[in-house]
Amino acid sequence: MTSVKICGVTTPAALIAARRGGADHVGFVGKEGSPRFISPGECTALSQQADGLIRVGLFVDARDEEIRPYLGAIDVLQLHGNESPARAAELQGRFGRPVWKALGIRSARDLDAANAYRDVAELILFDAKPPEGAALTGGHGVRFDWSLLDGWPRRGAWGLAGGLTPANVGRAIAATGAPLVDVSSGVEEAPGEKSAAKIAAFMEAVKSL
Ligand SMILES: O=C(O)c1ccccc1NCC(=O)[C@H](O)[C@H](O)COP(=O)(O)O
Repeated sequence: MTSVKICGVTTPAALIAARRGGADHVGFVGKEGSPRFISPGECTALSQQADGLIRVGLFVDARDEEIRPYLGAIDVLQLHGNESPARAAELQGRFGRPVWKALGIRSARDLDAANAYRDVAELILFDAKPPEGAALTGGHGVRFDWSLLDGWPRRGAWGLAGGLTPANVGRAIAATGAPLVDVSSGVEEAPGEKSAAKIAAFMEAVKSL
């Protein structure tokens, strides 16, 4: 089955819904200003209920001091900003966690950026570029043209994010063959408010394929 990451989890109810639904990963957003921001203390407490789930800490051009307090609560570092391959390698070496690199996609040329991260990132996450003027680099519920991936040579581990919902995730997987899907807004009632029912529906939609 396609792996699933439920991103932007901030409450036990959402975490439990992800676990019950059979998600593989949960994401904790360590970017201040995000409606899904979770402090290191809250993240540490919540992650204790994450048994069986791989815990992904999401950071945006973060300094080492911002990441360090989360380390006890996360298994993977997801870099969702303009981190260079060198910075990704530095973080992987310094903190001993695999790195996922998110790349914003609007055109076929944007996919080329993946090549530079192939040796350092455990997984490349293709996400939509944020809308013009947006303050945050992800979590906007917008999708990119999945057919752009048709021309991308499937090398290494990768995932699909951006505007996925219970209603479209089946089509997204059928169209792209994504081995992992990542969702945040599509399983929410409002920004930062996860819906247990929508998480369950998303998981059902993936499992039914
Ligand atoms: O979720 C946020 O608020 C966020 C803030 C800053 C950078 C990235 C952020 N989220 C990334 C994600 O949750 C997902 O990996 C991805 O962007 C898909 O989000 P969505 O389109 O909302 O499903």
